[in-house]
Amino acid sequence: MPKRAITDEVAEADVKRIKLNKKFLDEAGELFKYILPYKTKFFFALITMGVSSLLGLIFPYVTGELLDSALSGKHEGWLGSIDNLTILLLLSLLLQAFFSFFQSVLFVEVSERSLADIRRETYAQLVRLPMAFFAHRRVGELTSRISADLTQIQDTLAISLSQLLRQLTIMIGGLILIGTMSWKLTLIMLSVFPLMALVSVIIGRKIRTMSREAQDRLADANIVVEETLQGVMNVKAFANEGYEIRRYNTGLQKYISTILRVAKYRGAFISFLIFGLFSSIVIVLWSGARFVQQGEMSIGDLTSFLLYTTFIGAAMGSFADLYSQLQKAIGATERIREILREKTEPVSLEHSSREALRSFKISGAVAFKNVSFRYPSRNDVPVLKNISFEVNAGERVALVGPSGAGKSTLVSLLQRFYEPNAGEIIVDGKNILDYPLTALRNQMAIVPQDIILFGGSIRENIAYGKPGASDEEILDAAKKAHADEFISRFPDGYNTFVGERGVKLSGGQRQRIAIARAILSNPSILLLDEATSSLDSESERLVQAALENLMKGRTSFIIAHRLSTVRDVEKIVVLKDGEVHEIGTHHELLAKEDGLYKMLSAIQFDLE
Ligand SMILES: Nc1ncnc2c1ncn2[C@@H]1O[C@H](COP(=O)(O)OP(=O)(O)OP(=O)(O)O)[C@@H](O)[C@H]1O
Repeated sequence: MPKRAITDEVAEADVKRIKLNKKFLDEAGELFKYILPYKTKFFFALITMGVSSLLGLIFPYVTGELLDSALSGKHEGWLGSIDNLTILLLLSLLLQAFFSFFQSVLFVEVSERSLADIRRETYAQLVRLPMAFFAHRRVGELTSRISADLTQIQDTLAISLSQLLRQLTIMIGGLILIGTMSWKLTLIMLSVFPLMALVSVIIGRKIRTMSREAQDRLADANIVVEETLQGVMNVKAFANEGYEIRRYNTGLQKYISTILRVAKYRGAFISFLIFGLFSSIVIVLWSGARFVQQGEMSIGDLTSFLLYTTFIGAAMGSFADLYSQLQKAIGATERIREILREKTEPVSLEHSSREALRSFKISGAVAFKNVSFRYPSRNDVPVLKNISFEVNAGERVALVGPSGAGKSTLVSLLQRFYEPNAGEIIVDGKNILDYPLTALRNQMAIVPQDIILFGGSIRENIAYGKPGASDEEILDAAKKAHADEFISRFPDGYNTFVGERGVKLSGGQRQRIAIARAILSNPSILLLDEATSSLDSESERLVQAALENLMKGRTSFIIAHRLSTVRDVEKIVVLKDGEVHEIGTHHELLAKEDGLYKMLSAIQFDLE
């Protein structure tokens, strides 16, 4: 089974159902709220659907009349003529076609527009959620779940809902019509048909669950193939060919036994359809034929009756499926609403207020005061313990220490991705929690380790640091970042497309674009996460020169992995196990006998 199909199935299985209870109705009401803005169109969609469904009910009736008229040879009144009846039939089809057109267009418009609202709202919510929300969810899982949930809602709004209403109209309308034709035959029909429809739905559902189970077994078996072929060297090295063949065979056997069970159910289903369902039609036919014999019904009425019965039967049969679709859509709505209920960060979204915030400037003095922190997702592990140190405005501070010491966490706290559990972080003499969040983050820029460029032009990627920046500003930033050198050599210059489907840039080039972005945003506080992979010496020189330009006059926090790059900084904070182990300049720290920094740099110089 291809991988995609497996994920689709997972996503499909992921869409949960909700039982019919008060919660179901509440959630259905919530879903309906999204339709409200389009209520006029929705109302017309319902009307056109009702009319076209009712027009559909004319067909069996006129067919019966046509037969009666042909058989009795009577030509009484306008409706007695075969020609007129045929005209009526055609007319009803024409009208039905006319109304169906509007019904389908209107339903799609209403459902797609309301769904776009749900999508927009969900996305706007997601991007504003705090990092803590993302910390314990895998992004892939989140997006696939949301897309499965939204697709489910979309299918339901666009198709299932209108189908449900249509089938309901046909069933009720059909029952009323056959009731007036012959209530006796209607009662006979009702005593056998719903039961048959129920049994076939139950068997059908059983077959579907078992087929899915069989597909899972096959997928399990195929995983063996995939794994072993990917790691075929391992299989051979351990001489495990025989073992793997047996493992695959066991998987296949499980699949075969499940699929054979499915085959039995499927066979039973077909037999049931042939005998059960058709004999119930025979019962209705037999009773109807007797009524015709006794003169209680005409041949035409019986024909109409049987046609209506098939309509009603089909409607009844579709309810189970439609209901389960609705259940899933309600489940999906509930989960989307769970996300919508999460508390968002107080970021400001309006462009004008962002502009206003931009004119607000801080000098960039930072102090950590007894800061302790645990990640909300791992509350038992203290990551930062009682961290205190100060950085003057415009100073450079390097954060060094073994992997996992808490360097990145410290920077995350400064950006207010998380709140400290104890202590406070002071910027320009004020607790960072007292700043408007967007204003604070506007004063910071980060050059991360893994630079992700968005699908778009280089110009757009640089402008991300200051949306709406002029071409001159972008050019100036690129020059300071030593990025203009390579950008202007591309045939398309700043319009060169980068990102997943664009030009591939080297690590050093990407870093210089990120630096240009940071220069453009003109922050007071800079956060640099040094790339671990080393660049060639020319690239390294250019990136260093760009960084020098960037750091000029800004408070800079440098997460340093290579100690050689931080010799000249004003302050080095050495972290170990979430604590400040030592603080000082390069020379001060090297002078410390048994110092951690001294030891770390000795190891690194040995390696270099
Ligand atoms: N989102 C998270 N949720 C839970 N724990 C986390 C999270 N991020 C990091 N940690 C844990 O916090 C500790 C500190 O991690 P952090 O990334 O701050 O270290 P670091 O010093 O930057 O390491 P490195 O140099 O390897 O990047 C580690 O034990 C890590 O497992």
